[in-house]
Amino acid sequence: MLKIIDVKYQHKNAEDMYTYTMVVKPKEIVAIVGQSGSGKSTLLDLLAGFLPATSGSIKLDEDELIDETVEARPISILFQNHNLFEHLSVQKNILLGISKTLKSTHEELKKVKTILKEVGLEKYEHTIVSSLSGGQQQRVALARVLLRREPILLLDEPFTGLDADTRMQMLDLLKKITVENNLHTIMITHEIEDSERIANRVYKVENQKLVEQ
Ligand SMILES: Nc1ncnc2c1ncn2[C@@H]1O[C@H](COP(=O)(O)OP(=O)(O)OP(=O)(O)O)[C@@H](O)[C@H]1O
Repeated sequence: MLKIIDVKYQHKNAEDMYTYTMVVKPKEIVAIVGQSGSGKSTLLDLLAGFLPATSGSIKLDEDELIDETVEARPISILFQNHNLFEHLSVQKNILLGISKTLKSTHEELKKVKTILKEVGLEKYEHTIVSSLSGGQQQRVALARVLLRREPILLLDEPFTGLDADTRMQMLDLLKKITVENNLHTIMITHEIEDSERIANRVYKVENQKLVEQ
């Protein structure tokens, strides 16, 4: 279980102090909603370790993460802008999630095949990313994130810009992956249908706090 308790942060030169408290169980998807500028990304940045919390606790089971470095936290992140290398193949993009040199072992190549199957891209292993559709590219980004099998998955408006059918497919895939891998998934979204479709709970950032909806 992921327990976020009284995690506090104040942006430099700003007056507001943000305080975040919530719990995410394994296999759960929690949606984060709220107006633009309300503090949704600040929450993900604190969880990932991009911003240093001034106090509070982020505990995954018995492990305290609040003082861990970005690299040491058991967290994967998927952004809307998925940072793929468009001129490289699907396989190479995914391998970059584990190795910077692209020299891969037989084991790693096998892992890539398994993950591509999981996200429904097994036929595209050697396809150049720029020739894939937006939805397929998001699947590649999801596969890369999944390669490390971190127990906490953070998504910042991951499927915005995809057509409605593709977005629904991606949401269902995210749900399946979260349940099958016992992930603790936190997703920022502007779309009420997204949270209604897959979220176990919805929190709104309001007055610098999380309010369960
Ligand atoms: N580096 C910073 N320095 C000062 N203030 C910041 C900084 N980053 C964010 N803020 C402020 O903190 C508040 C929360 O920002 P945050 O990015 O978390 O909002 P958000 O809910 O993710 O917004 P959006 O939906 O527009 O992405 C905003 O008022 C923003 O201006």
